[in-house]
Amino acid sequence: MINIHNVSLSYADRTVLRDVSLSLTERRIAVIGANGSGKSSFARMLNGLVLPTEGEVEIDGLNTRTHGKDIRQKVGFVFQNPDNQIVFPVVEEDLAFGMKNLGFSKEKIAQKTDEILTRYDMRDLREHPAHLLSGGQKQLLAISGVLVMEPSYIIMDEPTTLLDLRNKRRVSEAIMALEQTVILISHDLDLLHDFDRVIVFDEGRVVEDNIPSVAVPAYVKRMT
Ligand SMILES: Nc1ncnc2c1ncn2[C@@H]1O[C@H](COP(=O)(O)OP(=O)(O)OP(=O)(O)O)[C@@H](O)[C@H]1O
Repeated sequence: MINIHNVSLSYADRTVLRDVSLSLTERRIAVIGANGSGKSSFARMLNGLVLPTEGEVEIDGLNTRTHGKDIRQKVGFVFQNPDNQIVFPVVEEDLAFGMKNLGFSKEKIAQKTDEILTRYDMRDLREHPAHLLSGGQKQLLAISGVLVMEPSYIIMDEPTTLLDLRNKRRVSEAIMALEQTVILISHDLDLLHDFDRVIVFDEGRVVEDNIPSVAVPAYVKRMT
């Protein structure tokens, strides 16, 4: 479970999150809000990339201030632009990197690589140069690189923004099929129909927190 207790976040003189308290227990949670409302900062706090100025964030009882390393293994992060996440030139090398860091055996790395590439229909691309993949394939590789590390939670910060309709659908299906808890930051309201919970941020505060059929129309009304 992710627990956020009275969290505020400021960068220099700018306050970005204001007294946010949430308990995140659902499997599919979306975070939406206007540009600059604090969504990405919130997402980065959930795996300890950013520490709150005030308050505490706990993942399964571990505080992000004191257990950053454990938490980054528990909480995977998928960025908007997969080019920022794919670091090795060849698909299988990129997948192996994180697993090697975690000390997985050669056999386990080979097995997990095979499994994940099969899942996303990319087995033929195992030895393919990563930079030559399509945008959709790159995003699936970035998601794969996170999944092979066996996280319990996956945070995704606008993972479909750069994708065409077909790849958006592919990534959306991939998200819905994940067994892990997913926290998705998105401007793409079409992705959220089957989510369990939608949290709306406005100027660093939670202003709606409900099922999609209630929270999304309330957000649209706010924005128009
Ligand atoms: N590292 C930083 N240093 C200073 N200010 C920052 C930093 N990161 C974000 N901000 C500021 O914090 C505010 C919230 O940004 P954030 O990226 O969290 O919002 P967002 O809701 O994700 O926006 P968007 O929808 O545009 O991605 C913005 O005003 C931004 O300029």
